[in-house]
Amino acid sequence: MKIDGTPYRSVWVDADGWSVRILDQTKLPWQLDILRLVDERQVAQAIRSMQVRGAPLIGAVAAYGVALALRADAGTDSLDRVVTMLGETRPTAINLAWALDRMRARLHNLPAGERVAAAYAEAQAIADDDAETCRRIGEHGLPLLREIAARKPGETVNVLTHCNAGWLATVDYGTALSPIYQAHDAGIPVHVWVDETRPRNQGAALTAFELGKHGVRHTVVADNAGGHLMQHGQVDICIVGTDRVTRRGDVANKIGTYLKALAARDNGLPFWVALPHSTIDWRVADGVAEIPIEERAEAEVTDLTGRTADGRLETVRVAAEGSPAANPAFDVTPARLVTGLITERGRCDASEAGLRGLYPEAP
Ligand SMILES: CSC[C@@H](O)[C@@H](O)C(=O)COP(=O)(O)O
Repeated sequence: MKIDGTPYRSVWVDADGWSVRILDQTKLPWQLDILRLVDERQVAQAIRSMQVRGAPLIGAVAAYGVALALRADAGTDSLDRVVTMLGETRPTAINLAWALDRMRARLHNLPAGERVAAAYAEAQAIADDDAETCRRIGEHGLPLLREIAARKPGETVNVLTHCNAGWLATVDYGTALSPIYQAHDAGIPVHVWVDETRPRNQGAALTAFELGKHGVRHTVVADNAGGHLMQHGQVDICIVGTDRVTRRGDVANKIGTYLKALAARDNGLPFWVALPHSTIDWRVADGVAEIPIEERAEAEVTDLTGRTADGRLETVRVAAEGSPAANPAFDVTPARLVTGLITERGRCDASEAGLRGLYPEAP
């Protein structure tokens, strides 16, 4: 996707042929800082601090982290160590474990001398696969927006989304935002209600930034506004991304997603979830009981970071001094509240039968 006319992916290999470049998402939308990662420790830190975030993207960046580690030591112990270390950086998004498992499977039986080149090739394949997968998710989600547009000719199609499931959360195009970009490009009048997504504001900072750069009409709303907008006919459809989908179709996504699904159900509105194959965890059935939910620092809740009038980034405390805070970063929306899943292979019910219909080769 483009920023001011320049095409970007959210991760790429530098012109030096080995170091890894990312956009520092903790600085967006205020600054476009491109970081250079040179070893696996920097990759782990970038994932933990959320300089890179979003389920598919952390998988792709971790894959490059394996390649960086093998440059220093291509032995089997080193491979096992880096896979374990990077796998512990964030617990909820299954794409991280998926990408690391794929790297280990590809590299384990190779002679050490062949591992570095093979690791870069596999990481590149993961990144390219994610970009193409997300483009196809857009193709399969587009008809949903077309159908709404056809029902109300000349009127705007209003989509509500939560967090950031755009190109910044993937390698390119995004998941939930991919159909929206395709609809916009096809001339469908689309407008997006962007949940600010406290505590880290991925909606206000990242989704709004992306949509704005692509020229998609959007409005940032407080997280609590969605139910009201739905009650007053101002939302046609909700589309969100996900960090892990169980084989029964339960969906883990950014904290607050579950409440939007409840509000959508109460208002008879469709609630769709967009995902790549790498987000399905076939080993897990019950999302509420089995998906580990990341607990992050209290300061993300008690403090806010923004830009001052004179252009400085500043963090201020918004919670009462001394009050403790809890910060569960994700929640699980049960499959019964999900209208359907949008994947690179098509759309399906949020159910085991639905998913297996699209992925018959699954374990
Ligand atoms: C296409 S990304 C889908 C999800 O990863 C996204 O909605 C999300 O919850 C991201 O959480 P984050 O904590 O910002 O990594």
